[in-house]
Amino acid sequence: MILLDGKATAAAIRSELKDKVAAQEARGIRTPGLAVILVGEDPASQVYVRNKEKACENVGIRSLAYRLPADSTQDAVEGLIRELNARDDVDGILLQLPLPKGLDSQACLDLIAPDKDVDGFHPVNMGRLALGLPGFAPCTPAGVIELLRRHNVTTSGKRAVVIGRSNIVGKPMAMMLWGYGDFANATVTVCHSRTPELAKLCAEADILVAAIGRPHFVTADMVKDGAVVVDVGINRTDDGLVGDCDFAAIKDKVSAITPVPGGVGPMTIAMLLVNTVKACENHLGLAN
Ligand SMILES: Nc1nc2c(c(=O)[nH]1)N[C@@H](CN(C=O)c1ccc(C(=O)N[C@@H](CCC(=O)O)C(=O)O)cc1)CN2
Repeated sequence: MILLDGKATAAAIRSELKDKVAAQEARGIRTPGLAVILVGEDPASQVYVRNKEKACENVGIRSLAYRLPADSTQDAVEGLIRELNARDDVDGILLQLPLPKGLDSQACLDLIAPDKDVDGFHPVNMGRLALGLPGFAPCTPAGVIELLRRHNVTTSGKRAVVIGRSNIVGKPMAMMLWGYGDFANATVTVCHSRTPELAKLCAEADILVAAIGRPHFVTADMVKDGAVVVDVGINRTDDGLVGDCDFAAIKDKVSAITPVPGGVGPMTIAMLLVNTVKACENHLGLAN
């Protein structure tokens, strides 16, 4: 069984980006800038934003954090996004989700300039992904693809099942498994809460991606022998942080599996850095 180690893979990606940013800086090229907006005090979001700031610092990306109070108005958040859209030193803008109740996330995301949308959540980037055009892909599914690619897991001709149809993970994940650059070409089924015979469908998957947000939802009987299992879930339980898959019960029957923690989570942040460096290259006309 191969452990798809997201922590180590993300560290390798950060190291590559650090060298790239340093080489560009040595040539007098300005460093990439990422603006991170956090509204409110959600404890998990605070951790993720801190980790994003640390990761930026590690690779030489300038991070500008904007921490707004939970009672911020829609106008205040939208005003900040407009301001950041107009700044030449800001290559990427990230709005940490979820927003506090009462704020319209989609309206805010729709305002982020698509060329600065390093989270890949803007409808233009989602549309580009669907059409196979260049753009920014959402970081979590892009991280899954990169993790598979770097562990030589092939998807072409394979049967893939994605559990979950969220805009940030399930939907883009399915699109990327269908076709993403020179990768993918899987035959994809997307399952959700109203899918009949979900367990049976999962048990037919060569590649199973769980992004449903329910602790240990995927049990051993739902996994085919030799399957590749990717666990996107991050669930805080009394037993600590657990994924959507029952790792202990599954690990001996799979060919590869991601752990939680240390699997897809770190890859999400690594791909955010990749997208930010790419946004900067696009803005400076350096893209190849
Ligand atoms: N604007 C965004 N908001 C959210 C995103 C996103 O991609 N963009 N995704 C999630 C949260 N998220 C990043 O923001 C994220 C979640 C988890 C991890 C991670 O590294 N997890 C660790 C465990 C860390 C812990 O103790 O919680 C792991 O899995 O090893 C990184 C990023 C929702 N919001």
